Amino acid sequence: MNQTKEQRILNFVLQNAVRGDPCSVLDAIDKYCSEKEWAMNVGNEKGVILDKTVEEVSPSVALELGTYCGYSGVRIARLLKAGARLLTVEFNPEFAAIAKQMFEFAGVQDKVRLLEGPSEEIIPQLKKKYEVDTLDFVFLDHWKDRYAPDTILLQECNLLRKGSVLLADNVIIPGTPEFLNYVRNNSHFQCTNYPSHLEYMKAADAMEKAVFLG
Ligand SMILES: Cc1cc(C(=O)N2CCN(C)CC2)sc1-c1cc(O)c2nc[nH]c(=O)c2c1
Ligand SMILES: [Mg+2]
Repeated sequence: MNQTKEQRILNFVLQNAVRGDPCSVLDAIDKYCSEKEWAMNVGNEKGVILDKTVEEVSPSVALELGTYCGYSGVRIARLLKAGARLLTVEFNPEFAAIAKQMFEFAGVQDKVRLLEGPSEEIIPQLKKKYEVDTLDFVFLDHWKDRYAPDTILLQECNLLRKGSVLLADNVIIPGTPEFLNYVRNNSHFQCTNYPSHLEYMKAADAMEKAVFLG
């Protein structure tokens, strides 16, 4: 049976990275996706913006929407303090299976909980089923048309508290105009834009940070 691109990425990691070394996993994915096959990992340039935001927030409970192969999940989990955890949501079962193996190889599996299903179904379950009180950090990287409705849903489910930080990927490419309009014109959010580039490409992209003010 033909391999998928995501299986080829995982295999390259298993062959070229060091088990238990998250940075070697990130380097291997970036090497493969910049030299062999483009893939929608946040990448090393926008990844540094993600790193700095996670280090600033130092979250106890972080949520990622859009796991894909696990690149940003490894990136976030490697920075979490002892006892902190990352919940990551992926609706595509094939991607989830790849990410699960990626987390185990990187050695971050004890910090990460992979939740399979659509974000609009999982977000309302976070408090009761996954024992979340509020979220300190949310990385939005799933599907452009879900950024705004899921941001509204997070508020409706009382999952944000004063100071909760949202960081959104791809606000230029593929672009999330509805989300940008929503948070930038909402007095309950303080927004900052971080210009960058599309992963592994020269095209302009950006990340948007939106701090919930309560
Ligand atoms: C699938 C895709 C294609 C893009 C593009 O412009 N391309 C031109 C240049 N060629 C080479 C690559 C492809 S950008 C992009 C993309 C990028 C992300 O970071 C994403 N993150 C989360 N969820 C997404 O759906 C998501 C899509
Ligand atoms: Mg992205």
